Amino acid sequence: MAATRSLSHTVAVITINYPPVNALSSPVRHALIKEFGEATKDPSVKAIVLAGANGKFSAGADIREFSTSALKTISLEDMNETIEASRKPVVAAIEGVALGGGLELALACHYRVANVQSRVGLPEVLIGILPAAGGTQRLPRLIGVPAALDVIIRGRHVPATEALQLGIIDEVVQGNAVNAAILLARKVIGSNLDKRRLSTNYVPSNPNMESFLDTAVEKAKKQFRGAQAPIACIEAVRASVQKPYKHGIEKERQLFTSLWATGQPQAQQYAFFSERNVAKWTHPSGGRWDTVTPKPVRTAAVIGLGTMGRGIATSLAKANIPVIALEQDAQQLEIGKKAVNGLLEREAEKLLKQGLAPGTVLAPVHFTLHFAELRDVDLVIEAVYENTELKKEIFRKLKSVCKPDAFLCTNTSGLNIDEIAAVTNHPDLVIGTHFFSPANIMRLLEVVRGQQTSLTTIATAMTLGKTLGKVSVLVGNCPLFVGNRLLGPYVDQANYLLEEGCYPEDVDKVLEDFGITMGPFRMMDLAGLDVGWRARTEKGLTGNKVLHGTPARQRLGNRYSPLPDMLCELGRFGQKTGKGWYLYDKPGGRIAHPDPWVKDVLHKYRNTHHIKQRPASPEVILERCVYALINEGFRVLEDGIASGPEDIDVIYNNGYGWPKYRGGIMYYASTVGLGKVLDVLEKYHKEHPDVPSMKPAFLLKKLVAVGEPPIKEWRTQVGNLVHKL
Ligand SMILES: CCCCCCCC(=O)CC(=O)SCCNC(=O)CCNC(=O)[C@H](O)C(C)(C)COP(=O)(O)OP(=O)(O)OC[C@H]1O[C@@H](n2cnc3c(N)ncnc32)[C@H](O)[C@@H]1OP(=O)(O)O
Ligand SMILES: NC(=O)C1=CN([C@@H]2O[C@H](COP(=O)(O)OP(=O)(O)OC[C@H]3O[C@@H](n4cnc5c(N)ncnc54)[C@H](O)[C@@H]3O)[C@@H](O)[C@H]2O)C=CC1
Repeated sequence: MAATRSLSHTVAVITINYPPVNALSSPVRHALIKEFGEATKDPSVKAIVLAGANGKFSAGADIREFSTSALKTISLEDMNETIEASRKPVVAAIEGVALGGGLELALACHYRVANVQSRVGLPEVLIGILPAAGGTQRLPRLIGVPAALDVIIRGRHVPATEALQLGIIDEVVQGNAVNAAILLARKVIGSNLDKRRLSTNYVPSNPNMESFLDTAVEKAKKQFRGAQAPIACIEAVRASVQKPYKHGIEKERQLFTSLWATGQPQAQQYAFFSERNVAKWTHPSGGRWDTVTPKPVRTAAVIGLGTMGRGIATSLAKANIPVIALEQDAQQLEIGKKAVNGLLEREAEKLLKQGLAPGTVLAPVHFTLHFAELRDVDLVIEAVYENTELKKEIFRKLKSVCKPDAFLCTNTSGLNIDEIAAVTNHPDLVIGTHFFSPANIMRLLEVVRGQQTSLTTIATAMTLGKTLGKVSVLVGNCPLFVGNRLLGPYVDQANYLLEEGCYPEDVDKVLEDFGITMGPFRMMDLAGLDVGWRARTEKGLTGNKVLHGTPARQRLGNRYSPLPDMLCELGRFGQKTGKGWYLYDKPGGRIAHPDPWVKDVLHKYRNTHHIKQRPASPEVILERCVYALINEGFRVLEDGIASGPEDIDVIYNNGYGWPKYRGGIMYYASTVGLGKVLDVLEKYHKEHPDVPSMKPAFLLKKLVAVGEPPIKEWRTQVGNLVHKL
């Protein structure tokens, strides 16, 4: 049964039972209405408690139903109205989560009791829709417009203690919320429920309300560039002000329908399920997430407490895993220690605000200079400078001090995992764990399997990622792995566009208007231009190793842009030096100003190389940069480095600021049409045969040839096609 009913003296307890998250699917709605109807009719029942089985109230509407006709059966809001109208008091007993439709259901109840560990929220905006079961109408009636907007637009999960302060929850308990709800239900039997029926209240206005909402719209347009759902949320809340509930509900429904027509909800829901799918990893050998048992990670070590190591150590401590943090000398250790302790203090403050004791949640970090102290840890994450020789030296030391079954991870952003693993006795226990900066905040983790990495090691690293609250994607070992590898052809196109007549701000604007958080030039300035320059110097693409007589704009017969090297030779490394593709107020400054110097250099460069200035249209800028990404994405699939388009999309959405409302780069390709992507790439490649990255990928051509199947079928198609390669 999707919902069950039991009796506790005069209180009926109706429990939603629909694993894994008690989503309010059609069977649940039917069962709830049935049980609720019987409880209201039963004269021995004086009050009702609504609860969720297995410690979860409900994660909301069943998202998988949105594109089916099941949604059209009993609507969530109709169900909520029936519950709210009950003459017997109804108390929601919230444990775990009450999200989206789950919270909307709880708001239709007359009282809400929550366990201290639970979270409530209206996260619909994160899947491209708005809370359309009365959430945009009941919440402002309960806590006022500003607080309701803050919860709805950010889609955040509000901890129970904060929800109590906001007035969303009536009572927070340390123990069992169902028992507490039964107690409260008994107390309120026979009380007047008029004021507890939120839909009958009015949202008061004030003279500033309209301008407050207008400002919220303007802010949301800037903050969520291109995303429609946040704007729709504000408009729905606007419809709650000084208007009868029915008016607001009508508007809520209309806005839902218009949003659905934009295609953004479908893209965001694809992104949502892709994040869950990537956890279900498979290995070319046939190993799978559900057949391999991970080993527990009870203690861990982090080597190197620079930009990445300090975030990784904090992440581990936050997940209650005790950490030993090692640095190369006393000075670096002190700097690292200060940084980690600072980050942990901030975490402790957050926990205290949530009414939780930091000591019970945050594990200790022990700082050391001695490798010998790593002898008992279950897992080590190395995060020293990006240098293969240095990393090998560290792994040799680990081989001699760590216990033989310790997992050894490297945070390299693109070096060869196999080469590092080869210096150990157990290459099967070596794996790449590529965190993103700042590692305690960014959700993405690329888990990089080497040739010899064992399935247990993969399972352990993937599970560790989940424990750390990351979305982990298993990828193969190739230079730069997936995310950074895709950046190459994208950045090349951006550079070529400058050679041909664009300026950094033109290119960035087009990509930022498209929704990418940061255009390629602002991104490079932030990351530091010297990083790529050093890598190109090592590869002999620039600097002394370049053979005499090599044309400035060619390497190994292919097109090459020396523009970024020219900037680096002048010490323009980006934000850190106050100058790069843009000008900043000071070294470390963040506000990018277009730089007349760069314009001048570009003019001279074009003259020197006799390049005819042809500024590209926004459409061409977008196509060249984004299709370069897509094409490389197909190559990554072809090479078996990522196992499906979802994997690439999850990486780009979570690590590279791709707008989630466009689903991901591969999803975007499917919406543009693979045929169109192929045509554009073919045309470009014909004009520029010296840019091999734009030569259409074999898989792209094959998918077009087999009739452009929908993206959910690509994984199988890719498998079949790769076998035939
Ligand atoms: C006129 C039009 C009327 C339209 C009415 C619209 C009314 C609305 O207002 C619409 C809504 O409620 S939309 C849903 C809002 N709720 C959410 O966005 C919560 C989504 N879930 C989560 O955040 C996490 O799963 C959660 C925090 C809950 C749990 O996280 P975990 O990390 O523990 O577990 P996951 O791996 O994320 O999830 C476990 C399995 O559950 C599936 N799932 C989660 N939420 C779902 C949901 N709401 N619907 C359907 N399936 C859902 C999830 O996919 C996963 O299953 P598998 O993929 O099979 O592993
Ligand atoms: N900075 C970033 O955004 C990202 C960096 N990475 C990778 O993470 C690794 C670390 O990068 P960052 O943290 O940026 O470097 P960083 O330069 O900020 O920090 C490196 C730290 O390693 C320490 N170290 C060097 N040799 C050591 C040794 N022998 N023993 C112990 N500690 C030693 C240094 O003292 C320094 O504190 C690199 O492999 C990098 O490619 C990966 C993802 C993103």
